[in-house]
Amino acid sequence: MKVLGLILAGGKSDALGKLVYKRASAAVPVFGKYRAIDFTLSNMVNSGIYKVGVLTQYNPRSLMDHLGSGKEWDLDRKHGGLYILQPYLGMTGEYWYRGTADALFQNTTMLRRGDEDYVIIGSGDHIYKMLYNDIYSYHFAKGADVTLVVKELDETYDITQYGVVTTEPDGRITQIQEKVQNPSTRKAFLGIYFINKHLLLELLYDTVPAGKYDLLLDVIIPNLSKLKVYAYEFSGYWRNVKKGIAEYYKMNMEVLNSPAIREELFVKYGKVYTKLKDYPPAKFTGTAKVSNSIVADGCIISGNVKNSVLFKGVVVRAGARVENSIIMQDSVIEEGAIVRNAIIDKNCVVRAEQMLIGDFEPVVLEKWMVI
Ligand SMILES: Nc1ncnc2c1ncn2[C@@H]1O[C@H](COP(=O)(O)OP(=O)(O)O[C@H]2O[C@H](CO)[C@@H](O)[C@H](O)[C@H]2O)[C@@H](O)[C@H]1O
Repeated sequence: MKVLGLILAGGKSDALGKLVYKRASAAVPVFGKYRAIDFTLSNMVNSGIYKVGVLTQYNPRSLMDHLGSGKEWDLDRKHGGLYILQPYLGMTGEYWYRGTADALFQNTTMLRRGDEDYVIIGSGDHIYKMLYNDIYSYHFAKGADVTLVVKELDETYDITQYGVVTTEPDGRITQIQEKVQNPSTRKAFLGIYFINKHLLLELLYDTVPAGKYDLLLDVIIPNLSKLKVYAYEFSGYWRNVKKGIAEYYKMNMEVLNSPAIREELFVKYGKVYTKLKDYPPAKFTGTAKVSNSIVADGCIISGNVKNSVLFKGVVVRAGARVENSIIMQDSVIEEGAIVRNAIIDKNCVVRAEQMLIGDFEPVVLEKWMVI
């Protein structure tokens, strides 16, 4: 069976504020060396899917730069490989993608031309590790038309931000409540669809030309009684970068503090591939004091660093203190500065003796800022 991978990576996320002024949410840097999309992309190739389309739209530059030819994921191939599917204007009828179903509809040529029978659709801004093969077995065992991946979300998630499903005992979905205030369950849809390609094409042709553009709201939900839509339950770690600064901060701290989550994300279900940069190894000078932190290549640490995630090339000078913070690539914390509960984007400078301290939510310093 051949499966085509499609990654939705074009949405805008107001909740991420300054972190997405100049990048797509799928390109947001995470855990010291990755971009969010590395996880879904790695899941695809680790599951044996070597033809992957990435549907980009909003702020695509850094995302495209990161993806390049796809070679880091072994997707620079003559047959299959990586396809960047950016919206474009043509002679007639092309638009900016008006929603997730429209994004797929505008790429039906790719869907029609390929020799794959099935499509797995994921999102570029989700952090999880999964081998998709188990979904296929479940799908065929149930005789499903569509399989949606779901997970029981605990109280650390704002459930009103997600679609939740009601199922029959055998897993068939009878109702989906999309982002409601008091949902009747906490079994959330994780944005992963598995569907026969020809059925998907049929559904898209029935829906998008009629002016309906969302894959879940306009394609799946109205067809719940007609189609056999089943819920495949995932119990592993899953977070969505797009849900905001607090969520982004939380997931970085969870990876920092939980050996079990690190084992699950980076070891148990295959590697996470990413674009490599040739920085020299990290260096800790004689005055450095570092505890419980991720420190990437190229960092030079002379100050105090505690409970923090430092991306490549970060410099922390003598006497500076960095605590409970995320500092992105090539930023510099000068002598005696204090950074606490903060997210500092790339190429920023916190000048000597300055303070940057977050309160209830981490304070965010946008790219190229000097304070
Ligand atoms: N025009 C466009 N072109 C290309 N890509 C686009 C796009 N618009 C959005 N995307 C991308 O598609 C994915 C899904 O976007 P949505 O806006 O539908 O997500 P949301 O998280 O709000 O809800 C959905 O995902 C959550 C899980 O995160 C479910 O719980 C919920 O039911 C479901 O609606 C994201 O990765 C986004 O970047």
